[in-house]
Amino acid sequence: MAFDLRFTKGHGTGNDFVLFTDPDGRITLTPEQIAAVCDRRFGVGGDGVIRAVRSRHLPEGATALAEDEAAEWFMDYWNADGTPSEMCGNGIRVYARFLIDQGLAELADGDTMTIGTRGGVRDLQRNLSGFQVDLGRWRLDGGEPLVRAKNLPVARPGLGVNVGNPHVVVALADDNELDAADLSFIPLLDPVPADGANVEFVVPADPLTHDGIGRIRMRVHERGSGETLSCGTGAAAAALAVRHWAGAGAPEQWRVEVPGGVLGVRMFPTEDGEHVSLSGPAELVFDGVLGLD
Ligand SMILES: N[C@@H](CCC[C@H](N)C(=O)O)C(=O)O
Repeated sequence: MAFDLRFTKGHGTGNDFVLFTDPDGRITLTPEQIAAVCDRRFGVGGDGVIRAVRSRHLPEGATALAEDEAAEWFMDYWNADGTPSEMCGNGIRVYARFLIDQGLAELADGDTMTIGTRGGVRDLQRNLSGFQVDLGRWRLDGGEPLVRAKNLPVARPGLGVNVGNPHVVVALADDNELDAADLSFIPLLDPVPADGANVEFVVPADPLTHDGIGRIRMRVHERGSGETLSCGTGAAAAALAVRHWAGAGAPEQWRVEVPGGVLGVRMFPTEDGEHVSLSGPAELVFDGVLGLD
């Protein structure tokens, strides 16, 4: 049945999303409809779609995803090809801004907003760059797949890092190599991780730190969306991987430069293990209505 979708277009460091509200959980977009919405020529265009649904209106069995009663809202995130993802670090900041803009949530300075995601419940605060989100506990995936990308002369070892969703981080020799990589093709991973992966290509700065803050340049090929201008969870995975490679004495705070801007990453101890947080801007660009079949 054809219907009109009222949406808002937003982005975080150029990673762009089509957001819409569905408070009572009445709208189910098919993967084909999501791909049509994200099409940059025939649709609105975006790296993903975010549906704002109240956690209590998730289908039965999915409520565990928002088990914390404070998570009134759930971020239902879909990649541009219509596949779901557990988490989106840029998307969740834009989502918080969208909820506030729609009058569906409030967030005063110093307060915390809790949001449900497929990767678990996440806390956000406002900060100077926009919003900061605690991505929770991270882990090395144990995999070190070889990574090949077009225009990179040899295969490189990657490091599997999970920050709610799966990533493989690859270090390149210098900025020239980073600029030359053709990420319009899907990087080849050997072995292929069971759930696929977002692949981050990084060049740590030399010297690595400035004023105690680690610095990295990064480009990314996202699972389900292709090359994007930024990936928030990818920036966190990149900082965790570079810290891992750098060894003892490496910083806990990082500045990650992506084609769409700059993101901040910080690692910090908590009672349930080390967490990683992500900071960056969240922008809403325009509203519209799209007819969908
Ligand atoms: N761009 C996002 C990540 C979006 C999901 C990703 N493509 C996946 O499939 O895991 C971010 O900012 O983290």
